[in-house]
Amino acid sequence: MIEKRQFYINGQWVNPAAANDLDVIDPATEEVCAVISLGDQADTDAAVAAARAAFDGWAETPLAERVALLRKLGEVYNTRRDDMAEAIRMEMGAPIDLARNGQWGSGEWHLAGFLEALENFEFEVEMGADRIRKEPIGVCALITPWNWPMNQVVLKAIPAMAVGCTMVLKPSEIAPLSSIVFAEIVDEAGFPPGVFNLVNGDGVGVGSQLSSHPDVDMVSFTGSTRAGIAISKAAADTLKRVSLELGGKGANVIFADADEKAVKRGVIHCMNNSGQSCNAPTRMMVERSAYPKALEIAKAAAEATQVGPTTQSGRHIGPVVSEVQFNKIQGLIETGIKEGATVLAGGLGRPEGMNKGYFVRPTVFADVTPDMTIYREEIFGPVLSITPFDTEEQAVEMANDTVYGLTNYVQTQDDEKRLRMARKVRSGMVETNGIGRIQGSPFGGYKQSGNGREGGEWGLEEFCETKAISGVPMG
Ligand SMILES: NC(=O)c1ccc[n+]([C@@H]2O[C@H](COP(=O)([O-])OP(=O)(O)OC[C@H]3O[C@@H](n4cnc5c(N)ncnc54)[C@H](O)[C@@H]3O)[C@@H](O)[C@H]2O)c1
Repeated sequence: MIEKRQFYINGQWVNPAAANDLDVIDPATEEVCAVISLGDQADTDAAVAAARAAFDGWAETPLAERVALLRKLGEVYNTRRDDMAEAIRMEMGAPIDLARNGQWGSGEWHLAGFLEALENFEFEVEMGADRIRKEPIGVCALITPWNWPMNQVVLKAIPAMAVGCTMVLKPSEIAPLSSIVFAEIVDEAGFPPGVFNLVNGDGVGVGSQLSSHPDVDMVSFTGSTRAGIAISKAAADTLKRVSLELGGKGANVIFADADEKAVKRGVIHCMNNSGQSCNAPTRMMVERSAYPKALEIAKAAAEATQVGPTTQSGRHIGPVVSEVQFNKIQGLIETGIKEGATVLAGGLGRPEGMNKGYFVRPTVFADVTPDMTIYREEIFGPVLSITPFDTEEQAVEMANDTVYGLTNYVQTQDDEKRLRMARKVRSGMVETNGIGRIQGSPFGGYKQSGNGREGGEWGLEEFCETKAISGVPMG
């Protein structure tokens, strides 16, 4: 069993101030795969103090030197692919190929996007006789979730390092192992002590200590809307910058003239990562004339979705992350049935032949109406709702009928209609016809999906303050 009780503070692996062990559970086996420590106030204070002490030096380090260290970090990241994938597989239940490709790969992809954005990022520009500067915000607390663990860490730590911030990372206590590997990578790359610090802990402990810490200038948070609200309140007394990436309940609007793969693609996308993605297209809306055919395709696609062990190679989905999530998802499936939705595929209980591990049956509900719980709540499991619509106006209204606004999806071969829809839906991202956003494109939400933008140039901006200087023109 892996024992990783230490924290990474000021360039050293150090013991926690007080013993407070937490077991990390492999969701595919329900067995303990590692033990970590939960930090306390003394650990949080030590990490924040190290980040504070390192700030001036790092902020003044020439950009070329910071970039050289980021490139080195990228090289080391590539050499640690197997360890990182194995950590992610164990801690959150991604099947090994997903862990090696999508999960590990998202880190590589975003790092490359930031390096490219840095080439054109203007830290100082002229505005008439003024000089406008982008400066690092200061000491940042990075609080991350378990579902795309390395994706989230890289989206925060890399831009923070790039612009000259120093930081304390507190990853999800459910999936801390990949962040420990990340800290080893930072260490090997040779960053100055204190630039990057890692303290493990839970939300009520290290999470809230960081959010309310007087010496933290910014909190960059990804996770649930519930925790985002708690963090905003905790940060309010010291008026920290708070950047939030929260939950979602994406609509996938499929018109009758959509390409023939649209429905199947939507089901596969929803089930990906066992449905544990904030931008999952979980509310499929289908134009009524295409509805009966869409139900047939969706049922077949869900039934074709294989569920299997995380150690096995292949494109199957793994378990959901924990017993708590498993029970929550089962409860929501039960509510869907009670509230009168039609179960097209899947349903309650584990997939046939599985009696251990938090595996959920890929489930599709048809005839879901906007008053049903499963239409409104983020389920965070492999569960799709399908609802018919009659007009474009109704589709817009239904897509926007949610507290969330992260990603919406539109499928139609009519270019004008696609753009019209994309403009009217209230979300930070709109993906159309199955085309993913490009590298460096901003990721973030409207409404209760948050207020931050991550990735590329926008992600760099998040970690900057803007300073206007008069009387010293740029020559
Ligand atoms: N918008 C995005 O970019 C994005 C990306 C991935 C996940 N998510 C969302 O994350 C959620 C799933 O992740 P989760 O279950 O790990 O979320 P969570 O909110 O329970 O936990 C996320 C992190 O916040 C910490 N935390 C919890 N309560 C806290 C508090 N009161 N103060 C400070 N920190 C606290 C946790 O320890 C963890 O590190 C889903 O809602 C999902 O939609 C959003």
